[in-house]
Amino acid sequence: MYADFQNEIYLNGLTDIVPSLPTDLTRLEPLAEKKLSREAYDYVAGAAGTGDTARENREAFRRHRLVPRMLAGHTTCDLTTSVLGETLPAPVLLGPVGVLRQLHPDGELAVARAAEKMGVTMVLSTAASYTLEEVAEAAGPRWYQLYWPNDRDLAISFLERAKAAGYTALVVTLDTFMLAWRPHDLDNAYLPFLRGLGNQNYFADPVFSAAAGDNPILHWASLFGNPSLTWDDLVFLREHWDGPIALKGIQDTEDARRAVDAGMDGIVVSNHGGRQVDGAIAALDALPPITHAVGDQIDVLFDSGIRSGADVVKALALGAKAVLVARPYAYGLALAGEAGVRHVLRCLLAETELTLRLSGHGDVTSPSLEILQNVT
Ligand SMILES: Cc1cc2nc3c(=O)[nH]c(=O)nc-3n(C[C@H](O)[C@H](O)[C@H](O)COP(=O)(O)O)c2cc1C
Ligand SMILES: O=C(O)C(=O)c1ccccc1
Repeated sequence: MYADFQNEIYLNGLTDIVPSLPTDLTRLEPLAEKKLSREAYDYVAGAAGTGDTARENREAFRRHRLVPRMLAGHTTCDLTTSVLGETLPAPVLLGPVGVLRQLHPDGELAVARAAEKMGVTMVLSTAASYTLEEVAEAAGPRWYQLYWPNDRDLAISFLERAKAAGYTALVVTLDTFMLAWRPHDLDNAYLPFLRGLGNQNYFADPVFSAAAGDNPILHWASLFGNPSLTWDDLVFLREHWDGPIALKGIQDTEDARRAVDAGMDGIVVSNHGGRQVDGAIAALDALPPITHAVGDQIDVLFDSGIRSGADVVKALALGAKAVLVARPYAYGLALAGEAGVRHVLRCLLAETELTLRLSGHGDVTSPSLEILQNVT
């Protein structure tokens, strides 16, 4: 899927790179800030509380250092990996981000088209601003992220629709059964959430519509979260979803063990990009003890703070099988639509490959990839 990076750059030019966009992905955010409305920008860039955990997510990447190895003799680098029973061409996925139509009129459709062209899996949010059926028409590889509503029939309907539309795996987000204290959104009166754009999958649902009455947004707000859920409820998901299931938002080793005991196929070690519990542990710091405890029993994925190929390699070195990226591609979408999302993926994948090769690795599972220093 990905031409070897050197061939790509010398023989073809670097395809998918948008010349007007920076190739250092941390520089997308200030550009997006200039382009987007205040509330749309704040919605994406914002975090819970004082932003302490969001900052700490990035600091943790600075503390962990790669130790490059020399004379390893690899002439190629194989990025292929296997996650939740699927072969992925590279250990990177597009993580779930709700309400993308706030950032670009094509929203999730543009992301799905970029995913299809790059062969990268998109994880579609329950809070998407296009329906899951519309997004499926772009025909890219796709998983479905579930915000588990507090209505069983609606949950079943979501799962059946996702299955019918070709979503192959389920990512169940556990850390957002209500929205945290988010000063950015509070100060903007929650406009991004209240415009109804993130409710398309609810509005399009026959179970939802039958009960919505004349204030569907209020009905949505009453159904969105499900704070009463416990580990025992995972049986329900197994009954209604026959594909692989990953739990997103795991930060504790004991919770990771419970996911294994519950027969889950994967977990996503994540603190939701610092958007939920301000003061929570940096996601990268949560990763090593979890992969140590359960990495051989369940697929461990990671997100929260990935901004470069070097970050991808660090997460892999700490035991993740693949990573999800969120804000960088949201900014790429805001700045250049589908082409902006492809740009972000190309930068991430090319730098991941270069970092691996220059560190002496020929593939993503090489044992020496574990060499890493924690600088405190
Ligand atoms: C604007 C925005 C919307 C998000 N919406 C969702 C969502 O609908 N479902 C979900 O599981 N996670 C959602 N997330 C969390 C991301 O999937 C991811 O866990 C988080 O942003 C960390 O990755 P990052 O540091 O690459 O942004 C959202 C994140 C952002 C920034
Ligand atoms: O903003 C978020 O982090 C998020 O997960 C979400 C939840 C509901 C609707 C849109 C986004």
